Amino acid sequence: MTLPLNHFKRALKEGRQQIGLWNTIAGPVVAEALAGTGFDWLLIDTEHSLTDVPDVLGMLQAVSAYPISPVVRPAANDPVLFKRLLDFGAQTLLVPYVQTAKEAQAAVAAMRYPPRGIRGAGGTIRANRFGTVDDYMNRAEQELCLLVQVETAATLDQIEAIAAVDGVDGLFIGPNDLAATMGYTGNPGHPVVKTAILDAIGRIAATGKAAGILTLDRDFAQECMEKGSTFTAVGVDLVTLLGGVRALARDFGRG
Ligand SMILES: O=C(O)C(=O)C[C@H](O)[C@@H](O)CO
Repeated sequence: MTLPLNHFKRALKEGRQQIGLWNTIAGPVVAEALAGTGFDWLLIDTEHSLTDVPDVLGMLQAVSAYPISPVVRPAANDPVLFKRLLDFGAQTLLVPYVQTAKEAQAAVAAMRYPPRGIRGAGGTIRANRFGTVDDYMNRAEQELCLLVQVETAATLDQIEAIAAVDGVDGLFIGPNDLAATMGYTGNPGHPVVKTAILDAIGRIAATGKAAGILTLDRDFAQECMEKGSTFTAVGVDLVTLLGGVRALARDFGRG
């Protein structure tokens, strides 16, 4: 079999806007249902959700028939988590809380097999279609994409250093954690935080690496895209679900 292409990675390299959705509801049913909604990418979140590593395999399989790019977020910058998710066939990882170039280099190493990295070598894995992708270990890296999260006030000073790390494909601004570490806990929409986010996106874009954000504010999403965000998440499944259900309850005098 041929090595599966990472269309998301190619889109970022070509500067083609990718509109995404956060998937926090575990399991293949919701993942597949969301995969058919027209978004470019789907963030399978194992950090802030009930989705755990074993769930991800079935979710990747469920979305594989749809024209959507799965992006998987491990709970930490942990090579053991990377190893399992990459073996499941994840080709793009969004890694939380990367604060320095050194931590970014560690994430890159975890994405790569020796001698360029430390990724553990499994033979019969979904990533190599159970041993049918020719020379997978020497070719895998070309179709893997590493996105790291800039999400503390201190990390804002490290953007250029992190972006300069070979193997980092994009930097994502985590608005809630950034707001909290800036002293605006629970208020990512504060003008001071928004200004910092827009400045960070512009700086990331200026490095040539891809810039990304998650915001439920449609006007701010537009501002972020105009500033240079090219992987722009605009919704969270559970937020949208509960918003619609609560509105329905109110329509019938409930809730
Ligand atoms: O800091 C953030 O905000 C993010 O990284 C995104 C959140 O973790 C996500 O769960 C949406 O709230």
